[in-house]
Formats: sequence, C-alpha cells, structure tokens
Amino acid sequence: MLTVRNLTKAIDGKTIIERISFEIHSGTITGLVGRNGVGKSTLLRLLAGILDPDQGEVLLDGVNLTQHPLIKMSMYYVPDSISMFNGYTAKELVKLHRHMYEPFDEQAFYAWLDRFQLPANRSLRSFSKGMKALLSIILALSTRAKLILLDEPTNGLDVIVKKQIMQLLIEEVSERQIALLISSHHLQELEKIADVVLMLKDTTIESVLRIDEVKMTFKKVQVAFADMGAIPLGQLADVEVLSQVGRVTTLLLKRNAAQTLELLQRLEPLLLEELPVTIEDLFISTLGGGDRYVS
Ligand SMILES: Nc1ncnc2c1ncn2[C@@H]1O[C@H](COP(=O)(O)OP(=O)(O)OP(=O)(O)O)[C@@H](O)[C@H]1O
Repeated sequence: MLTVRNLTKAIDGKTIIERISFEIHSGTITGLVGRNGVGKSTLLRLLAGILDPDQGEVLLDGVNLTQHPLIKMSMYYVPDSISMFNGYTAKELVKLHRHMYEPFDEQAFYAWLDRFQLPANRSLRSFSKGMKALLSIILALSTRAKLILLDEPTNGLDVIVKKQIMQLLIEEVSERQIALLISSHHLQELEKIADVVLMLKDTTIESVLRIDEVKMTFKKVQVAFADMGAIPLGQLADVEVLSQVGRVTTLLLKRNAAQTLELLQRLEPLLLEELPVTIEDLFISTLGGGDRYVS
C-alpha cells in the first residue's frame, strides 16, 4: 500500500532523514520508535505530504505523492495535538473535513461521538486532552482514509482513554483493513498491537522488527552464579548484559540463543530463568548507548 523509497530531508542544513526505505501493507499496524529528536515527526510529516522530501519518493498504491497531490486524500495525519482547532466545535470540524475528504462518513462520526459521549456543539477549547485525542482519532477514521499516520496518539492520556483509542484503532484495522503508522514512546502499548516496529537511529532506520520474529529470535534470561567474577558474561558472543543487580544478571541473547542457554546451563548456575523479550529491551540494546540525551 505505502512504499517509501530513499527518502531524504534536511532542515536548516541538518540532515534529519537519510535514504529511508520501507513498505506498509493494508490491514497492518506499524510502530515508529526512536529517541527524542531522532526525526519521527519529520518522517510522518514527509509521508503526509506536509513537508517535501529533498530526495526520494512516497508512493501510495503505486501513485507518487508529489506528482499526484490528490492522493493525499487517501491518507490522514493525526498530529500530536489538535489545539489549532480549539476555536471549532466537533460539528464544525465535520463540515471542514467533509469538504476535504469526499468519502467522509458522517454517520460513523456521530455514532462514535455518541459512543464516547463527546459533545457536538461545544468548542474544543473546553475539551480535556483525552476528549481531544479521541475526537482526533474519530475524525481520522471518519475520513475513510486507507492509511492513518498517528504522531504519539496516546501521549499524556489516562489508561482508560488510551485503551479506548487503541481498541477503536484495532477494530478499524481488522474490520476495514486500513493501515496505521504510529509514532510512540509507549513501547509496551505498541508491542501489544503492532505487527512491525521501525526503529529510527540517527538519520535512518536501524532495525525493522517483526514482533512475531523478535519473540522467536531473541531470548532474555536472568542468571546468577555462586562466583560471578569467574564468568565473563559480557564477553559471550551475541550476548548483551541488560542489567546487573547483586548476583543476578539479565542477559539479552541476540542470536544462537539455544546454544548460549546450553552453555550457561553447563556452567551450573544458581539461577537460570527465561523472561519474555520486550521491544523496550531491544530499544535500550539498540539505542541506549552513551549518555547523550537527544540528537
Ligand atoms: N521546523 C523545524 N526547524 C528546525 N529544526 C527542526 C524543525 N522540525 C524538526 N526539527 C529538528 O529535526 C529533528 C527531528 O525532530 P522531530 O520532531 O522529527 O523528532 P521526533 O523523533 O519526533 O522527536 P520527539 O520524540 O521528541 O517528538 C530535531 O533535531 C528537531 O530539532
């Protein structure tokens, strides 16, 4: 559905995105993660056609976004805040969107408005952050866009609104086979719903993690030995020390996990326990080096 080829963008002379390529298929959820300032929002804005790339192309169903700007109507970008619409009511936003998005589904919009008990005639200025977030998702889904780009959709929301938003998005992906690209710092939340996670580092995609494959390839174990000093765990091949608390070391086994587990077993540990691998483990392992705060 979406094909991104060699996308490159510099802002104020600084390269933010460099030769990024990836694909998104319909009926899937893709997560976009990376440290603060790495370029997630910039990438989403390039895909949405809000920013023009310096090089490369974005194709939606094979149609080039720059050459055929009308194709932008098949996708919808949800920014991290819709405060720019503070002066509008939900009803007025429907009118605005109906003009821009021909297939806008007004019936579905008002059904969702009822479901989440959001007022139609009150200005957004009086909405809480959670209400605004829900409204922005409802608007996005009502446009009947094939691809929805979401910039940190659950940032700063309480657990109930987060759940409502995630539930609604999952329903629409499975019922209508739309595709979602979600930028988020909430890795646990993303892990529950994403099929694929793109990890941005520096100016490019460092890893494409297919959640099913990650669970099979990587292993996480806690291990403890009577004499910790005698066993240089950090020097084992394809093994990373995630943490050490007292005698208990948590290891990420990146490859040949079965072999490494056998080796650890032969060393007669006091404790050897397998734990579920999380995207957070891989995030820290891949992007966590050094004390540098932002790029
Ligand atoms: N309009 C702009 N003018 C100057 N620099 C910009 C502009 N927009 C983005 N940048 C720079 O581009 C880089 C990437 O910013 P971006 O907002 O895309 O990162 P991000 O990964 O979304 O960050 P966060 O996770 O903190 O939201 C940053 O260094 C930022 O300062």
